[in-house]
Amino acid sequence: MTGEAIAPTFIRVADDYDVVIGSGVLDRVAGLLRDGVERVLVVHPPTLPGLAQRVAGSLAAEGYAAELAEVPDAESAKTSSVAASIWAQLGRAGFTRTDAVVGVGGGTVTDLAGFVAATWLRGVQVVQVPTTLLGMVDAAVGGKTGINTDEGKNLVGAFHPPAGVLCDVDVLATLREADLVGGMAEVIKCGFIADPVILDLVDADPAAARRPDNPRLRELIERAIRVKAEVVAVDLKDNAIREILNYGHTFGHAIEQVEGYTWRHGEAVSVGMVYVAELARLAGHLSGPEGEALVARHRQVLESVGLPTTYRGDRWDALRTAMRRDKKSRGSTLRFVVLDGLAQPTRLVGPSDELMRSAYGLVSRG
Ligand SMILES: NC(=O)c1ccc[n+]([C@@H]2O[C@H](COP(=O)([O-])OP(=O)(O)OC[C@H]3O[C@@H](n4cnc5c(N)ncnc54)[C@H](O)[C@@H]3O)[C@@H](O)[C@H]2O)c1
Ligand SMILES: O=C(O)C(=O)C[C@@H](O)[C@H](O)[C@H](O)COP(=O)(O)O
Ligand SMILES: [Zn+2]
Repeated sequence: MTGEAIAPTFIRVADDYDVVIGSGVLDRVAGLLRDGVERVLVVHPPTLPGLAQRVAGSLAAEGYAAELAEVPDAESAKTSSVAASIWAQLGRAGFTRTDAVVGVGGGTVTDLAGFVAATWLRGVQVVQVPTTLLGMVDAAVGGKTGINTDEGKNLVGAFHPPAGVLCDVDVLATLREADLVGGMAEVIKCGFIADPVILDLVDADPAAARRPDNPRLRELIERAIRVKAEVVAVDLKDNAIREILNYGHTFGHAIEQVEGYTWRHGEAVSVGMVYVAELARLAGHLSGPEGEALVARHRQVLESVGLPTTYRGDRWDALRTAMRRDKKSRGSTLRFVVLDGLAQPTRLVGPSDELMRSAYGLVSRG
């Protein structure tokens, strides 16, 4: 997917900011900053010092005072102590309300950078430069930011839309295959909840979905971003339709927490989507041969790209406790995003423990 001379695509979100998708566009970050910025903090993981330097260099060339903040890798970045270390850096460097944060990295970095920007001086602008597939199609778009606590995933955060999002698909060339595949889970999620063409594109060449040179990758990225953009434009604060983007996440986030964040987010969401498809079938939302076929399609498409669809069978109590902290819960009532059919999301409110446990049995192995 590198070296293409295809013009960048601009996807406008909520009539407010652009997601720019292209090849060779990494140096355009300055163009996404709004007026008045003097200082920029570029937050990045330890795996990407070169990319972060390049972004900072492009900003310096445009006259900004850019400095770097390296944070721990992956989920270890999403902690209150890491956020506090960045607040300290911003304070020492004298960042004002008109200055900016840039997140260069995967979804963990864009979640953290967005949260720091949302909270510093009660809100400064953030430009997101996602460098993983998952970051491009999901985490960097839509303004959901956050960090974890010991009690669970993303329990502290804020809604803080970015000033812009820059997706340079060339950077995906260095991504580990497992991380590309993890991102494919969120792409496939968009297929099940809203855009079935995504599922057809994956089905057409599942092996290619594991490679950054997949000729269909750009279309998959753009389709998934359009799904997300349309949803967040009408429900930024997750009060209604935005919940559909949480398909598979109630069980998925529980796996992540129970496994101490040793599972990739996308892998956990993959199992979570099969879990919730089975739950929907047991609850009568997916019924008859068509319902059975849709549940089977979850396993088929996810497994075809190498995503997991089962989880160990001896963790029910811990999973149930973790699921209760899901943000879709209301009081003691658990709520799940389920499908009534392909691209027909709805909610399942307060399923019995027996039903939830039965669905667990259907995704358990060993
Ligand atoms: N805010 C949202 O709406 C939203 C949506 C989806 C997911 N998320 C969050 O995103 C996180 C997962 O993001 P992720 O899957 O990108 O994981 P990640 O940020 O941990 O990145 C995965 C790995 O890839 C490395 N990496 C990143 N870019 C690279 C590149 N170009 N080349 C080589 N290596 C690279 C990282 O250093 C890391 O080791 C989770 O915390 C999840 O909760 C948030
Ligand atoms: O943007 C959203 O809304 C989503 O739910 C997208 C999810 O893929 C993402 O993992 C999100 O961070 C989960 O949010 P949470 O509210 O369940 O923490
Ligand atoms: Zn997710």
